[in-house]
Amino acid sequence: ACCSYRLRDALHPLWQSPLTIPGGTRQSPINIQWRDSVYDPFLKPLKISYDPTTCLHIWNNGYSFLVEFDDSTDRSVIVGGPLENQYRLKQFHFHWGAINEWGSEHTVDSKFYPAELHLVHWNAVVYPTFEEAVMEGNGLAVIGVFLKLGAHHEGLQTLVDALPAVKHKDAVIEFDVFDPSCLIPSCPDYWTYAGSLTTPPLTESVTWIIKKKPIEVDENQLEAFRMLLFTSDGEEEKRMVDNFRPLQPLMNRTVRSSFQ
Ligand SMILES: COc1ccc2c(ccc[n+]2C(=O)c2ccc(S(N)(=O)=O)cc2)c1
Ligand SMILES: [Zn+2]
Repeated sequence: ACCSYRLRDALHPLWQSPLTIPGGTRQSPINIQWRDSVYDPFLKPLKISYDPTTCLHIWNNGYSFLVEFDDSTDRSVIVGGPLENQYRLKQFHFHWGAINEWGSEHTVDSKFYPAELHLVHWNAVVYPTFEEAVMEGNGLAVIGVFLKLGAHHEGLQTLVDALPAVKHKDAVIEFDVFDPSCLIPSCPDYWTYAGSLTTPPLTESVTWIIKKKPIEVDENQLEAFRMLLFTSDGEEEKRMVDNFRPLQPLMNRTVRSSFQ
């Protein structure tokens, strides 16, 4: 049963598209080999300022669940770190596994976490729209935060409580006040490298900022992610699990660290 499960899973419609981008030289996710990362003393601290009232809604896009924000002004932005410009928050979402042994997209010294949070920002200083920024090398900045099994996470619970309402693909509910900074560890340490989106269109437009410290969530909270469905209401149910892309080759890239 297990192998057919994995086989069926491996043929999941999402990955029938080419797993690699022809000529891709900066694909994501990657394994972060701690000892190969290079401390860069010129990296600035990342400055995060989110306005919780810019939160709009939660929706199930058939791949993950996304919390989307009003990105028509500079009310929720990040600046500093490895970034040349200020980037606007557009959405955040997660990737997770069917079991706690895997689920994150990035790994650290080949270790998977059970889940990974992505906060997606775009360079509205240089590009007029998100869609254009998605196509440019310095268009996007994604903060990655690892989730590990541990204590109950108060801030995440408000999100978890809303998940049953977006169980099916294309379901959406209003979610009008949420401050995603409660999901970001206070420890300032991060790794950064030049990469790509990890789902189609897989464009090589992302400056990745991966927080060194994970946040802790409890088993019930991870299980709540796993009760979501890839499928629409009325279709044969497929649980939304293992929505992470396989690791990609590092090729000619260096991962920098903001810490020694
Ligand atoms: C131009 O057409 C697009 C553009 C972007 C699309 C997308 C479909 C899904 C996700 N996106 C995303 O924005 C997207 C995809 C992946 C990620 S990730 N997992 O953080 O790399 C973030 C954001 C289609
Ligand atoms: Zn993602």
